[in-house]
Amino acid sequence: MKIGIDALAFNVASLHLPIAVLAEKRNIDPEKLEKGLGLLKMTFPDVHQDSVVFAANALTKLVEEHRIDLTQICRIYVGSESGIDNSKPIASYLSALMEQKYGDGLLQNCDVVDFTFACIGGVDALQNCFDFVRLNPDAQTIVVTTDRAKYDLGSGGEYTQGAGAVAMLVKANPRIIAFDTHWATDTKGLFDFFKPYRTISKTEITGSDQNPEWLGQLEQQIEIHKDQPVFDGQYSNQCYMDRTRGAYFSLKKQLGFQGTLYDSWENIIMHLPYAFQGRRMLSEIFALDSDGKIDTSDLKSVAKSDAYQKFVAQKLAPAEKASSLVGNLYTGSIFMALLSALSVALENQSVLEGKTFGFLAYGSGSKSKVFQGEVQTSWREAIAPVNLFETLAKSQELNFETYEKLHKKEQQTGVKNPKSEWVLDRIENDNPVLMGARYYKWID
Ligand SMILES: CC(=O)SCCNC(=O)CCNC(=O)[C@H](O)C(C)(C)COP(=O)(O)OP(=O)(O)OC[C@H]1O[C@@H](n2cnc3c(N)ncnc32)[C@H](O)[C@@H]1OP(=O)(O)O
Repeated sequence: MKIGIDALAFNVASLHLPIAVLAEKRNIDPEKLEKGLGLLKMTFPDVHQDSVVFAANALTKLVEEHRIDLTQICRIYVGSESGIDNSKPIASYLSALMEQKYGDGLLQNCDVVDFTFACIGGVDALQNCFDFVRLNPDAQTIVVTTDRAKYDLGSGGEYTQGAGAVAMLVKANPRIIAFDTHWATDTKGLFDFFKPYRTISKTEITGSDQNPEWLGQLEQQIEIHKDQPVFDGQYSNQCYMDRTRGAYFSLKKQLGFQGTLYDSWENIIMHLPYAFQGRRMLSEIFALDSDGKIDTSDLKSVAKSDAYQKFVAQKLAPAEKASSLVGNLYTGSIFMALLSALSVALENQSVLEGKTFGFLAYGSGSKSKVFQGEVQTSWREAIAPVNLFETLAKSQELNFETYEKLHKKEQQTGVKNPKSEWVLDRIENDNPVLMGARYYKWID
């Protein structure tokens, strides 16, 4: 039985800052960001957008574009590291919003839950739904990834920000891609990137955490959970390489594959926290799995070689195109990379039917999963409604001053008027038994 992704939809933050503007303001060589890391634009949320809004918008698009009957959906599983509540999952908000729009009780028998493991939570949710459909071949399930990658102003992560969601229908006999049953995992509990609760004094609260609405009411010592992570960028790169290498060779062993595994992959779909992460991290696997044809002792030379550049252009570049225009979507990045590769192939009228894609997922903390899937015959018609690059081209450009105000939560009114989308309406601040509850509404 073939099981995999039947349909895809996405929603990213409606605003963006050109990377060249950020580079100029931060005194960084724009060529480093554009040609070194592959960054062109960084999406940024408006005042009424959060991880629930992106997820609900992507899910609504999926439902409408593919005329999904919600009563037939057994599961809505969410991957996210941008939860807005320690108890109530984003999936619970989503079921309420879908019933608000399409009818009360429609999802009464649907299982909903969130998965959190940094950027790999969406892949965990996908694997879980994949296994569920194997046991229940008639079941239809939905996976939604949603995140906001936010870093401190002026930090080394600032230029890798982004925000948005990808939703996908996972079922038997999928139109887009069917996954192999072999999934390899490599795990090690590390601190390369995390978002801990921290006890800090009131005077330590600076910059974007100075939200005037709640700061005045605080005790001297408080425990806060910042959106921005604690991270060591170069160490996280090393962890990324170590885990993906481990999972890649574990998959090769599981498959009993003779020869060079990546040669059998038409495209390689990786977790892309920024567009060129994959090409910067993969040279080691490229050399190690080349049957001794490539010298592994000098990876810088491998990365610069003609053979590697050709490999990147053929197998990685199509998946990078959207990332350059969007930025980091954390859990959604690997699925945006898939959408990008498929959309580029659609534009180029490439033949993908029957071709294998390799997937290298990574989540800090740290875990990698490597797996593969075969593109199905109806991928074109299933992907056509997405209009990925046309939609991204409509993003509204921010000026630098407004970007900083949004980042510091000083912007009170929305920058762009919402249309045909979900928005955060209000957060309860009076009623003690509903304190902090978030309310969303659909704007026609
Ligand atoms: C969250 C996760 O998924 S974990 C994995 C990634 N980690 C993150 O995303 C955490 C947040 N981000 C960060 O920490 C940082 O932004 C990082 C790690 C992504 C990048 O770190 P930086 O120190 O800014 O950049 P770094 O020095 O690593 O790389 C710059 C690249 O640009 C290249 N470069 C520099 N100047 C130029 C130029 N003028 N023209 C062309 N290329 C240039 C460099 O050679 C280098 O590429 P190479 O190593 O492939 O040769």
